[in-house]
Amino acid sequence: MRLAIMGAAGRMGRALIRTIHETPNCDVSGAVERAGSPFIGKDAGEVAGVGPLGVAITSDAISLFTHVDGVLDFTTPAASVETAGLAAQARIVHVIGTTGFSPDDEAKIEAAARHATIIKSGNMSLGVNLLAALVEKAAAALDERFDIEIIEMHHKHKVDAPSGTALLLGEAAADGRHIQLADHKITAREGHTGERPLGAIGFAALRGGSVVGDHSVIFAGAGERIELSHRAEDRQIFARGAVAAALWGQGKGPGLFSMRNVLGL
Ligand SMILES: NC(=O)C1=CN([C@@H]2O[C@H](COP(=O)(O)OP(=O)(O)OC[C@H]3O[C@@H](n4cnc5c(N)ncnc54)[C@H](OP(=O)(O)O)[C@@H]3O)[C@@H](O)[C@H]2O)C=CC1
Ligand SMILES: O=C(O)C1=N[C@H](C(=O)O)C[C@H](O)C1
Repeated sequence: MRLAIMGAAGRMGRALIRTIHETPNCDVSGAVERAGSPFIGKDAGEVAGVGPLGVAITSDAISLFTHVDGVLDFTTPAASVETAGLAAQARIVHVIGTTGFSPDDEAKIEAAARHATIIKSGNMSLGVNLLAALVEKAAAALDERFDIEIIEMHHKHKVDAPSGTALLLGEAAADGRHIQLADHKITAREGHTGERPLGAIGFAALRGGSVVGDHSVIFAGAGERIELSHRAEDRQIFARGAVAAALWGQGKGPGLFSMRNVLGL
């Protein structure tokens, strides 16, 4: 499968190039950075530390998409929304790992998925998607006397909060309880907050150092507490999931899919 990488010089872009380089039947066939980036013209393999691949980083995604089968995209919400439109025109698989979308962005991606195969997830790892399935089960088994709180910690460069993973886990908990996350989520507490509302799903975000991604979902009842956690130690877990998603999406036809679809969870 011929794959292009958006944001090729970013933390995830470099991890993706390394993973594709090691994956049979997959090629790094294009690499994109924004216009004006100091990485334009540099060899994508050299930037990722795997040696020269003969693929120069470009800002011309439109021309590139006529020559690839799929694009892996871990960039910014604005870049991913634009890429979804271009991937839909080119009828290629679009794997979106970017987080921090607004409801308006989400609507644009859903519109693009009428023409493109889009696989989108706030977390591409097997472990987190299994955790989401477990959280859904736990939330279904424990009634709202068990307060749900989601804690995440990431490296100091992360720009969005709560993390896409925390929101994904919140959605899983809400699904388990047959409620809408938007009606029950609390993302900030300060000052005289009053008592915790029954049935709320709370979020807390920590930022610091080089943490790849830690998530815990706490079910706090009277006299007992259940905690389900995942610790990411290496970005390659996300990259491996993204490549598996692209391969799964080949020949699927248009639609918006998640990693739980890919993994059958
Ligand atoms: N779903 C998952 O499993 C995971 C999701 N993520 C998410 O992926 C995203 C990226 O994370 P990370 O790699 O750490 O971030 P980085 O900032 O390291 O990388 C993003 C890259 O995208 C580039 N970029 C920005 N705009 C464009 C554009 N218009 N066209 C092409 N490239 C562009 C940036 O360039 P420049 O710096 O010049 O702006 C940068 O090189 C985040 O939203 C993060 O939350 C991260 C890990 C796992
Ligand atoms: O920005 C990151 O680094 C990560 N982002 C994703 C998120 O927002 O959950 C996934 C992972 O936790 C790393």
